Amino acid sequence: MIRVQVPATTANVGPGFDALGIALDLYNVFYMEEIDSGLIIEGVDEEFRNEDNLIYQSMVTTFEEVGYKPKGIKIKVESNIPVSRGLGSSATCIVGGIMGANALAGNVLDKYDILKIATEIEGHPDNVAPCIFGGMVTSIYDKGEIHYSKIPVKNDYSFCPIIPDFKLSTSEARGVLPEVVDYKNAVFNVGRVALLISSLVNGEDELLALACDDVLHQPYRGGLIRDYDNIVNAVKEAGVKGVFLSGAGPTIMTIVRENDDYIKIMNDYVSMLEDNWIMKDLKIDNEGALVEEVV
Ligand SMILES: Nc1ncnc2c1ncn2[C@@H]1O[C@H](COP(=O)(O)OP(=O)(O)OP(=O)(O)O)[C@@H](O)[C@H]1O
Ligand SMILES: N[C@@H](CCO)C(=O)O
Repeated sequence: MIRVQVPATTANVGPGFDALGIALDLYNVFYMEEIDSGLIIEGVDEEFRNEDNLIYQSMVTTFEEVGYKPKGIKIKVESNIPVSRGLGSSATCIVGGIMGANALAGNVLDKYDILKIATEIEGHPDNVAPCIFGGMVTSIYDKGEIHYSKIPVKNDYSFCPIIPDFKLSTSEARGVLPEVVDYKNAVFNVGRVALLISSLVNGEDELLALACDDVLHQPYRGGLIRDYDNIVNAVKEAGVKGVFLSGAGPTIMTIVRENDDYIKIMNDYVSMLEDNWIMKDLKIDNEGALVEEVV
């Protein structure tokens, strides 16, 4: 049996729309094995227990790519990453499915092949790249190839997501974005994304608040999330280093240094809101997805 452990990811990181992502130490775990016939999926809600399941579909794509025909497949899911909250749950399914299928087929693909298939399924590389390689990764998709670079972030930050109990699908959150970007807005983001990378590498905390600002997606998506502005203002007042919408939302991500006061203040604050917001305290995962054979 193959076991794949795949990290959550926070994409965009403010101004790095579709280009930046960070792997975090919260994991989905998938067990996959070849069986005599059919498809068995365990550990997921009824709606995901069928052939459309994203893990299974990613396995099918991979088997076709490498020319392997399994008799049947069993998948067991241990899910810790909330679905459609902006923490890369779909990327875990895609990367987990590809890596599991690759292992069952005899490890034909290397990590770049896996990244390429995963990007083609997801449509953008910003979640799947850190999910595969760990750490903070910048990536672009150009003429059918992906170019990526791992960014050596000073690793003493906590990333504390504030997560509501409602879903916001990536497709809905992409649907509210404009088709054309104003020149001065493009310039606004270019400067900030460069500053953000540099300040995370150098540990320049005082630059992070400004560097996390964005005008390409957050202002449009914020309107889909009740209390978005209230929470952003509250975390800034509480003294976080940076705040941004995690992936397509609705989770709001905060960058913190060891600061228990902040976590307590914010836990008290969000517990008064509707939508059952909760906070987690996560660190960067530097390993990325891990695959192993287990008995
Ligand atoms: N545990 C799971 N089991 C089965 N399918 C899942 C699971 N987690 C995620 N998915 C699939 O991923 C989809 C959610 O993808 P979506 O892109 O909307 O959200 P996300 O990946 O959590 O957020 P983001 O891309 O903004 O980080 C679900 O509709 C489902 O198809
Ligand atoms: N870059 C993607 C991440 C979510 O999948 C978006 O913001 O739509």
